Amino acid sequence: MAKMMLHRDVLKNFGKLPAKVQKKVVELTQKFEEDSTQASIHLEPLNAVKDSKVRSARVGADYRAIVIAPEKGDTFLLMHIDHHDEAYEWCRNKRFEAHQALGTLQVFDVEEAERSLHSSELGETEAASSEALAVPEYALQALSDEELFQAGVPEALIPAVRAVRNDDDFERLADYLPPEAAQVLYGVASGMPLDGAIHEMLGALEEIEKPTGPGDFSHLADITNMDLVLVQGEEHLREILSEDIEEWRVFLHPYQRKLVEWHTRGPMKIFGAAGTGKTVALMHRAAWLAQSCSNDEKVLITTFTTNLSVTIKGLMEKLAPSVVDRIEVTNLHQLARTICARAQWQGKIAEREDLQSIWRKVLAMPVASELDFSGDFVRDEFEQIIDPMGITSEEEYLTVVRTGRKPLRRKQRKALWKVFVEVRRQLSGRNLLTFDGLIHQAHEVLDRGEFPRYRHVLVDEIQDFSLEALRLVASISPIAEGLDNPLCVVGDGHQRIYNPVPVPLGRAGIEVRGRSRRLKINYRTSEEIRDWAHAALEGVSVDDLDGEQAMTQGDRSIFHGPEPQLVKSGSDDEVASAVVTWVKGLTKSGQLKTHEICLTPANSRVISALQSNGFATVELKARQADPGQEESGVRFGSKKRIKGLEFKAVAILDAGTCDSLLDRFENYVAATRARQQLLVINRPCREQTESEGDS
Ligand SMILES: Nc1ncnc2c1ncn2[C@@H]1O[C@H](COP(=O)(O)OP(=O)(O)OP(=O)(O)O)[C@@H](O)[C@H]1O
Repeated sequence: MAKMMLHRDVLKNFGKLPAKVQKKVVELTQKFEEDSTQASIHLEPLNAVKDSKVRSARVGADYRAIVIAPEKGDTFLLMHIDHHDEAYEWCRNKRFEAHQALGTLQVFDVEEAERSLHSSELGETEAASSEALAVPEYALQALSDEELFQAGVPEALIPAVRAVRNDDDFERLADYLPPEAAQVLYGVASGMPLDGAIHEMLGALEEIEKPTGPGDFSHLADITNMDLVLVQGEEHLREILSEDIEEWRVFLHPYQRKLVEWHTRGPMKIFGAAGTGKTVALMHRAAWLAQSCSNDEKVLITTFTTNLSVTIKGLMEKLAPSVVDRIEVTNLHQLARTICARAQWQGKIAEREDLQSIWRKVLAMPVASELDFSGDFVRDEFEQIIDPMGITSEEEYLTVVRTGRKPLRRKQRKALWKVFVEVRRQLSGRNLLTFDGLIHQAHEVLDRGEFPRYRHVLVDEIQDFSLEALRLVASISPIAEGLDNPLCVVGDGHQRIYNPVPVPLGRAGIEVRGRSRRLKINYRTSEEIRDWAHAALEGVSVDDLDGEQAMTQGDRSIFHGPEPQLVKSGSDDEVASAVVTWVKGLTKSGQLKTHEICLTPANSRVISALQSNGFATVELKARQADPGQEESGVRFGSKKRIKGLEFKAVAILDAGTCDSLLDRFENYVAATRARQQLLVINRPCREQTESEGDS
């Protein structure tokens, strides 16, 4: 029986077609399921096209669907729908080929690709200077034709890649190469060996059934294609064509798919810079694992921030409605509360005021006041070392590794320990726990076997988990029982904004060696914004969550956009006026809706300026998902609050040259929430401290 696969662009543009045409497209697709011979009869071959496999089908008086018929196999591909003339123009010079090394379908236009290298923008003078700049041994030139083919370059495009002499040439050509070939070549151009680049960018290809020729589509449906989805019945067709389907639910990159269905004997780690599809991979993996759970087994997804857990919960209901009752989604602190409540804990979490009063009291006691340390140092020592590491005895404190803190002698640690004992005594006297104390207590409950383990645990934002929190997620997963796929941790060291001290996973007994993979393709952010965010952390050593340095080699965004706008501004009034002008520009003639724009951090002067210019504003609240298009208005919130969200445009209102390390990490997070437009307002240090803080 014939099959029909739909291209990503057909899905993306389906909602814009007239209803009559939509109906015809659905009928056409259904015909393939019901009676393929009949259906293929109605496909007309086209003259004057480069690829003889191209067919057209009538889907309304003036609309045509472009379908590619296989030379071998029975999989037809619905690639494009448009007005008659535009549809024919779209396919005239394109080729549609199954790549014999990768197995994936590739769409390309040889002439267009070759033209990109001789683009008119490159005048004679520039051409001459580019000649002069040509790197003598440019990495791609070292590859043979066969190697280029193995990298995923279609045979017809090998001469174009051969002509690439430097990074600029490659940048121009890359947009015209099939995306998987471009990704592998980016890897090679950034210094990876070819095998490594194929493996790193696409995953292992050994299991793939290779096509016998470019027209052999018999295995396309078995391979994860980046841009094709197989229609599986009427209900599936209706679902994928529905308006609110997000691309990530249908199309996984082959490398993401590999991670989703990776069968592991121990914990695994997925890491990668912002926007590389880590959360998407985690959600698909949770659905995949839940499918094989029995009725009494549960999957746990947990995150550091509440907002992300709320967002994931909503998305899981859409992604995996049939198994969602086997998946629990909660944030770390709620998880710890639930565990402690099960063990009859009836205390309270200490509020900021409680902690202030306790510290004031303890620091005034001789045990602290006679020490040669500032109050801030003592409190930081407690909050960054003692509490998050779950240290409960003097002995432990005397031997603990205190990364990033001023060295202390044994005698000093002994004296400080007495202060920490007093702080804990004060807390328990008031029946209070700190958040880290709560996590420690939950960990103890688990160790005593008073709370059941989950069958599979998946954790997002792992970079912000303290040592004790890592131990908690390790204990609540079935690592100790030796069950398969016990724990999947996901995170990014560039986004560590809560827990300043990196804790290698291994310290909490989470051994991921050999089960750790990095995602590199950025789906969210334009290359220009990705570059700016990356530069914001230049010179900062970022870890890979397990004690090694994180690499960003081979990282790329899948699309380009405008350069970030950088503005220097002195006063709050200047900032307000710059933001109002920017928002006006973005929303002019409906280009962007106000809910697609976010400002961070909140700044009351800016908010009232927007309001007095007729723009509604919406504060992003804790524990609530962004209402999206249901509520119009420019969003605002702290950089911490917008973590895990995304917008078409983001303005950072308080960047500066004297930013602390934490500020720089926060700016990275804020900038990478933007898909297309980024405004960065640089302010002198003094102004920043004077301006209003976050809400
Ligand atoms: N396979 C895919 N196809 C299309 N879009 C994708 C795909 N994977 C991810 N995306 C999109 O890319 C964006 C970023 O994805 P995701 O949130 O999973 O990245 P992340 O690595 O977790 O980001 P961050 O660390 O910044 O939170 C989202 O808009 C998501 O829908």
